Amino acid sequence: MRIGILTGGGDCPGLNAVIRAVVRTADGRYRSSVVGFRDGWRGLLEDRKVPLSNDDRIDRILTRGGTILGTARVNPDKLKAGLDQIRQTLDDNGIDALIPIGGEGTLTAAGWLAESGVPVIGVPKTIDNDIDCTDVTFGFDTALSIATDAIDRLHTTAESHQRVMLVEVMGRHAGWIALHSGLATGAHLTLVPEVPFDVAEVCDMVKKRFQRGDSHFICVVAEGAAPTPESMTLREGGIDEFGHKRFTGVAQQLGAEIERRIGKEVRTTVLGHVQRGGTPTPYDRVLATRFGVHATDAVHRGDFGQMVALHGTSIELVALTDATRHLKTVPRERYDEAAAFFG
Ligand SMILES: Nc1ncnc2c1ncn2[C@@H]1O[C@H](COP(=O)(O)OP(=O)(O)OP(=O)(O)O)[C@@H](O)[C@H]1O
Ligand SMILES: O=P(O)(O)OC[C@H]1O[C@](O)(CO)[C@@H](O)[C@@H]1O
Ligand SMILES: [Mg+2]
Repeated sequence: MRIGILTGGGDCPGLNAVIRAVVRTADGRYRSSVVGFRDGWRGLLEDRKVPLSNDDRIDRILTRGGTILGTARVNPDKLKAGLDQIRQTLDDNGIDALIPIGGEGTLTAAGWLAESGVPVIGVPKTIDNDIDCTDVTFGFDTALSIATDAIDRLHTTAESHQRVMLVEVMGRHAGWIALHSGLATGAHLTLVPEVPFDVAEVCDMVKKRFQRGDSHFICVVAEGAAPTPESMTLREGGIDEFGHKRFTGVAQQLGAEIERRIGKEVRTTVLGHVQRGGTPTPYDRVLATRFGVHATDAVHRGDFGQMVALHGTSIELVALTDATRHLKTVPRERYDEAAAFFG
């Protein structure tokens, strides 16, 4: 068998571990070969690929962040218009099955290829942890560790200066990184995209904390968090060429508003892409490796149109259509758990 593999959407620690696991399992268990398409769906549209051999080089990518295949975003309409080209590339390269590794966009495209008859098994990735039907995605644990370390450090400097510190973490539609890093570091407030915040309430919380004699205030803000429309207006950033909302820096704008309203000194840190770079944690290496092994097994069983997923401690398959119907956002009760520690 000849398997095609690609990585789509934002990169994520653990992508290389999946690629390695697919190559090793395909060769070692089934004597199958693997071809990597470069830069996500673009590689399939432009027939740019690289053969991946089960050798020492592939073995060493286990611990490396990023993706050796490169990744890219392609406007979904252009992708849809390129379906015939994608089929042609798969035919020209004798590809029997495709393993796309990506987030909700890549997996939606994978589901849509599967419906049109292309044999596909998806692998979910994202630091945001917002893919439904899997307990967790690899990349999340690494991003959470990086955010936790950064916020721990902000606590000590905030305390020394009696400051309000806002720290913006990634989380476009889902506040998992914010929720967990806030809980792990004992943040005094966490703002997530799922629950609009009221600026007056935030200011009140900050004021009360300092009135009580506490030394500092740490607030974790997901990049996709937004105020209630009546409490504050965020700058508009529009939509980029791939259909994604452009963020304008919610933490920085909230910080300015807190300073203006209550005169407290505020500092803002935006962690940005640091959260996505570098070596995956052991947890993410293991999960990514298991996903790669199970995706390769599924391909050889002919279980197509599905995605590997973690359920408890087992790796199982779920239909791509089910996994991409909704994003896995933070449920209100999970946010309320964290709220017990606010203020
Ligand atoms: N609704 C869709 N239908 C078909 N293809 C899509 C759709 N949404 C996204 N895609 C394709 O999948 C690619 C990757 O999607 P996207 O940029 O959202 O990254 P992702 O895989 O969701 O990862 P991330 O977590 O970084 O968002 C897009 O550039 C586009 O080519
Ligand atoms: O790398 P880019 O295109 O700036 O994408 C950033 C987005 O990708 C993610 O890291 C993963 O979806 C989001 O948290 C973030 O908004
Ligand atoms: Mg996406």
